[in-house]
Amino acid sequence: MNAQHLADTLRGRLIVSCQAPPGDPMRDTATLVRFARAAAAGGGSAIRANEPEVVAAIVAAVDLPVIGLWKDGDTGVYITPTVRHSLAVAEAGAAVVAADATGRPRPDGSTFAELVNAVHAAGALVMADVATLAEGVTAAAQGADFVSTTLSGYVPGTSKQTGPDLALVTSLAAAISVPVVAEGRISSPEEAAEALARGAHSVVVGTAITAPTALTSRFVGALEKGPGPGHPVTG
Ligand SMILES: CC(=O)N[C@H](C=O)[C@@H](O)[C@H](O)[C@H](O)COP(=O)(O)O
Repeated sequence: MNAQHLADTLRGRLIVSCQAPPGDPMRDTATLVRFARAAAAGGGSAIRANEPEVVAAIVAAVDLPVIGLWKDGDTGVYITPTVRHSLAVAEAGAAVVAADATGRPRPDGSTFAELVNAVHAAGALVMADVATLAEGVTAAAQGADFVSTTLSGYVPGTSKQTGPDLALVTSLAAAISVPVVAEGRISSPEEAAEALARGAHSVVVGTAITAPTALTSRFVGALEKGPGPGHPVTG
């Protein structure tokens, strides 16, 4: 699928990230395929998924484009860190390969521009996962087909807000002509709609849809804290 065709397919729509962290009971290929099938049944426009094996299984089972990545570790550049990782994700059938585009040194010494060229030569598109406006501008100039706010708040030196970085969505949308994807800590349908209103082309939601362990912890934490001052217990 070419970049314009895919952009048309994703415009104004939801992308569901179907991932589970290491050690999580949901980290199982068949389970993640079920999440992806549920996302398709609910009207999602695309799936974001981690690791070649999971990408291939979702591509085979679900009739939606897959944005694939391959996480390796959890520090430094860990989202599709090398050209080798990116080509394995493309080979697994991802329409788009998502990769870190923060400009930090990559473990194989490659540049983001080299990764873009390799993925394009393999017939897939590239989503640049960035943390700042400057990184998004550079990634677009280097040929990224989509720029996503994925890494805002997750790079040392940037502060993590509790909610999504809608200010970054707004500034990227004003600065670049490639589609901007709002991603990271979007926890309600209202926030997703607000991201579109701020100029996002599409919205990725993961945890709020496909992470029962994290969602359970959130409820448990709230119960342990007890009712806030705005919610008096009556009766
Ligand atoms: C920072 C990082 O590694 N983000 C990852 C990228 O693929 C995923 O762990 C997130 O779940 C995804 O970005 C969606 O975000 P949220 O789960 O907040 O809706």
